[in-house]
Amino acid sequence: MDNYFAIEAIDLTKVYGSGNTEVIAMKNASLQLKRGEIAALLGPSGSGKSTFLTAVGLINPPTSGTIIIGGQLVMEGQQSQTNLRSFRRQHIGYVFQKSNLIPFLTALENVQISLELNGNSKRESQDKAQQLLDELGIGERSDNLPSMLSGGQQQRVAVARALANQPNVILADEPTAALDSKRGRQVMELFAQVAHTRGAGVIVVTHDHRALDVFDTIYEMEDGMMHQEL
Ligand SMILES: Nc1ncnc2c1ncn2[C@@H]1O[C@H](COP(=O)(O)OP(=O)(O)OP(=O)(O)O)[C@@H](O)[C@H]1O
Repeated sequence: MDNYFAIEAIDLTKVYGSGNTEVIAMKNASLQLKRGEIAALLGPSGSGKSTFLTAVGLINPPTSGTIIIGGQLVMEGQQSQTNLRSFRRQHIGYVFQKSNLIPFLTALENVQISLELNGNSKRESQDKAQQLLDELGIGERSDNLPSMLSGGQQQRVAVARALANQPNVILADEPTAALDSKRGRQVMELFAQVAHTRGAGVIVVTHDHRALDVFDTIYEMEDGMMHQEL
C-alpha cells in the first residue's frame, strides 16, 4: 500500500566528534512504524534515544542512513532530499520533556501560532486552536498563560500544538517526565488515541515502564543499537 509506513528509518548511524573524542551514538538503527501505530522507545541514559528521535525529527541529521517519512525520501545520509524546515513544520509534531510553550502567549496563542506559520489565516487558526484545546479537555483554559497551568495542562497544550497541522508523525521525548504517574498515563493514552484515530505514527521515548501497555510496539536502544522487543 502506498504510504503505508509513517516512518521508515534504515541503518541510521550518528558519529559525534572525531579522533580521540569520537562517540558513536547510534549504530545502524532501523525502525518501521505504520500509520496508526504508537511505539515506545526505551533504553538506558546515553543509549542514543534522543539522537535517534532528533534524526527522525529532522533536527539533527544522521551521519549515514536513510529516512523516509509518509512514503517520501527525506534524508539520504547527511543529504536532505527536501526543504527540511517546511517539511518538518508540515509533517512532524514534536513534544519535549518540558512543554516549551512560549511564556508570554496564552494557551490558545501557543497553538494558533503554529497554524499561522503554516499559512492559515488568523481567524481559521484561532478557531482550530480552540477546537483542539476543547478536544484535549483544556478548552476552558485557553486564555491562560502557561505559568497559570499545571504541568499536565501545559503538556496538553504542547500536544495540541504538535497536533495542530495534522502531522503524519509525532515524536515525543520523555513527555511525561515532569508528571505524576496518573497524569503521565493520561498523556500516554492521549498519544495512543491520536495514533489510532488520526492514523499518525507516534514514537515516545520514555523511562516509565508503568504505562507500556498503551503501546503497540516497544523498541529498546542499547549502546546505539535498536532492538524491537517481542
Ligand atoms: N552533541 C553531542 N556531542 C557529543 N556527544 C554527544 C552529543 N549528543 C549526545 N552525545 C553522546 O551520544 C550518546 C547518546 O546520547 P543520547 O542523548 O542520544 O542518549 P539518550 O539515550 O537520549 O540519553 P538520556 O536518556 O540520558 O536522554 C551519549 O554517549 C552522549 O554522550
